[in-house]
Amino acid sequence: MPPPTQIPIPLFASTQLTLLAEEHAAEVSSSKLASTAASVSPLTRRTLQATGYALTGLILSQCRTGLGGRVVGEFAPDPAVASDENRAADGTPRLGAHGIRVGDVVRVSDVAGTGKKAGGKDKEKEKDAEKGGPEGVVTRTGDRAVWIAFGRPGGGGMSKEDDEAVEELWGKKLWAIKLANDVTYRRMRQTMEKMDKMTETDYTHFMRVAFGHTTPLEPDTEACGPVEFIDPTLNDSQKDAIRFALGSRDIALIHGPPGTGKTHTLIELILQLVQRKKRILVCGPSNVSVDNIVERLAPKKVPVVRIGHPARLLPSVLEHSLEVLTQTSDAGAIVKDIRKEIDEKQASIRKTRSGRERRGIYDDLKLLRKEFRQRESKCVDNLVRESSVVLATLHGAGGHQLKNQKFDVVIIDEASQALEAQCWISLLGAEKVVLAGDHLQLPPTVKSTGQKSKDNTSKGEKKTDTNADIETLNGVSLERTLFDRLLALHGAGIKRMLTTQYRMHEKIMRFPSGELYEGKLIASDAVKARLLVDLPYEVGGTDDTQEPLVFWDTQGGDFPEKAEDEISKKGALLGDSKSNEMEAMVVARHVDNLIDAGVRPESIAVITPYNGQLALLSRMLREKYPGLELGSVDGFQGREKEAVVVSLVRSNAEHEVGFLGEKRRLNVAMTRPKRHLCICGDSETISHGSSFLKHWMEFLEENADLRYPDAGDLL
Ligand SMILES: Nc1ncnc2c1ncn2[C@@H]1O[C@H](COP(=O)(O)OP(=O)(O)OP(=O)(O)O)[C@@H](O)[C@H]1O
Repeated sequence: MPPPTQIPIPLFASTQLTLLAEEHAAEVSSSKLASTAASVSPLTRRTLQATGYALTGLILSQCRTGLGGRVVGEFAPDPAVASDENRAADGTPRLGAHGIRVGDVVRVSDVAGTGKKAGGKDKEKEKDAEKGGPEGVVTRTGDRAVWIAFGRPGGGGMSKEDDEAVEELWGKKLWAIKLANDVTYRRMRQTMEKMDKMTETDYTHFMRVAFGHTTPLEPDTEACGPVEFIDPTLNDSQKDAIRFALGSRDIALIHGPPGTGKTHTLIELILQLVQRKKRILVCGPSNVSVDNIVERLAPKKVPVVRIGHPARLLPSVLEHSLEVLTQTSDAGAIVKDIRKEIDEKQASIRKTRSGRERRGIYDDLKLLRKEFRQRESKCVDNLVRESSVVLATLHGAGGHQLKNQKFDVVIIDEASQALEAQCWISLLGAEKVVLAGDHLQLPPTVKSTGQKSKDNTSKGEKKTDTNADIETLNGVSLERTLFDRLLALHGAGIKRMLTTQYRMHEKIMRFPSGELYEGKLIASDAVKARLLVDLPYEVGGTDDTQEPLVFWDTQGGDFPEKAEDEISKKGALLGDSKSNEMEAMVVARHVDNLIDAGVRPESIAVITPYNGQLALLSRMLREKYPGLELGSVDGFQGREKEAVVVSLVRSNAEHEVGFLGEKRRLNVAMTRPKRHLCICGDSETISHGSSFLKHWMEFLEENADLRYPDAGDLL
């Protein structure tokens, strides 16, 4: 008899494929503008630029061969169309305001249309013409130019078609549009398709554990030998987690509540594994999560290789990037000559008038690139093979560079921020896996409505067919993370929790610890009594700066919420949001008081779960205090500030709390501050939302410095 929680792997994979397709469709429809971008009017182009999606009025001013043999184009403002306001005093044109950023994937097109018409026979060219221009990643932006490395991330560098398409851009009036980056989706789909086709004999032990076909093996603490910790500052829960992860034979979860040094612990774990001659693949859902580890690991003198498009990496980790190493390391010498040859050929195209000669050069370039790729791939293989630690994003782990690589351990940081399908890209061949995360903070954002968990929707929940399937799959959904699912499947025995936190004042920590972390969190001595008045710069002692926890309770009906149809500035309808103007005034008053006492705006964040309220607060505070950080709760996950003011918004006679009912969201909101947390909200409405909210309101009434704003006073 199989255990009751056993999940058939093909069923899991096919359900994920359906859910992923729905999610992709939802994403594509929200960036629809980009997909129809081939034939747009000048007005639409300008609107797209104003809303951060495009950059228009460009010409190609230079080309050179950059990292990985990619052509890097420099795009300057077209002097013929630059307006007066977009010119320097000496008349040189500048790029207007735009939202194109380093790391964005863009397509560069001729404003006059989609470029050449392709013959019906040539399917590839036809597709190219439909696409409307070559695609690449922005590597630099400046006042007078943007630089784009052609070849999509994950696309394996430049192709002959890319070469020709870039050449086509010379002398044309151009514009660049931001594209949805669908590499992650593609890789997840490929992985699920692979899983769907696997048979019993293909399954690794780890896969069988992950789907409940077997139970995890007992950790082997003896095999890893005595542990001599390298970092003397590690606390006991961190040491315990490291010992556990070293001894585990298939799965270890490191549960890191806010501020408990999850990454700190992973660094030591990696060093310990390296000492034991293990090869490790370290992944995270975002480039920043991976770079964060590279930055901390690099000073430890461990040979590391970071895989990923250089334009998307932090400058501080570039020297460890695979593409840079292929140029700078000894192994990279074999690709150097050929790069030079490609450059020379490329330059000769522009001097050639005859079409036949040009075609000849393109053919040569194609051969040279092929040779380049072969040599590069050999060099890449050597570099990766010689590195004990390889780091990549989860989707990056699905690239050709890691195709035949075996690792002893796969570590995923921020695992509770990654979709399960995304994790499997790095896990198909894994024998031993360490996941670090906190399933009690927010999971990754999911757009398609069929996927949302009940708590996360502001409206009533309708049961869809997908939900029904999910039930038969023991809670597998897109939003349910691998971390969470494994914990539910195998119980707390597979995890170790870090318990000392290095962020919050003890009073700020007390409620989340008691309600969500079994009362196990301990505030480290260095932080447990820190107040704003103790900041290392001059701050006056006031009721606010000497108090870690303030609650402005707006109960009584004078601070009602307002529903608004929110049209975002991007022109897409985001659904109804809520705002609360009177409450926003309380927030603004509190911020004024903190700043009057000497707290710097840069030390304060104002966060709210509702975009409607965020817009309102931005209008009230952004110009007045440019350094103040304003954001959504979801967007602030992973961040911290000395003082955080939270605007809860909901205040209505029906006691509806919408997505405040999601305790993981509130957990994120209340665990961001170090020294001061101020909550603004209506205890009457909120305490009716859930037992968690009721407990919270009771806690605040008993423990916070309780204040009742006077509506008349604010107006
Ligand atoms: N044992 C320790 N002794 C002293 N400080 C520590 C210790 N462990 C972690 N810290 C400090 O705690 C802070 C948080 O650590 P880290 O960035 O590793 O945490 P994290 O859990 O990954 O973060 P997050 O809460 O954002 O997920 C850092 O400033 C780190 O230096």
